[in-house]
Amino acid sequence: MSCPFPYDGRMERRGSHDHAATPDPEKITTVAEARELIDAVDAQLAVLLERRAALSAAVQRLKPVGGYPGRSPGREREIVEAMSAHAPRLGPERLALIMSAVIEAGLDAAAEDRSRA
Ligand SMILES: C=C(O[C@@H]1C=C(C(=O)O)C=C[C@H]1O)C(=O)O
Repeated sequence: MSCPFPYDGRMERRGSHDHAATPDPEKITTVAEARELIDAVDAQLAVLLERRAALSAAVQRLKPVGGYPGRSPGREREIVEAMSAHAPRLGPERLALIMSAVIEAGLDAAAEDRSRA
């Protein structure tokens, strides 16, 4: 069974693969293998989404008009543009949809926090 992650010749250990890189989907041979790799990515995603929501809550607290009324389409476009360089398979339109949901969820969590305080 070959490793679906790219071989990185620059890595210290001989024969090591870069598991932080994007795997080649053609090299994944079973559903179980793909699901195991997806679960590992999702665990990382959850940590990153939680971290991002906390940072967005900080902006909501510091911004003169925070929360939903302070939503900034220009800033959101910049975020998507910067991210799309790292996500060519998804592309800017899909990323915009994803990030809109992520941002909305962060604003919602921040509003819930404030209403509890
Ligand atoms: C965090 C901000 O407020 C809102 C939330 C954003 C986010 O979660 O990244 C981005 C823009 C705004 O819609 C901000 O203005 O930077």
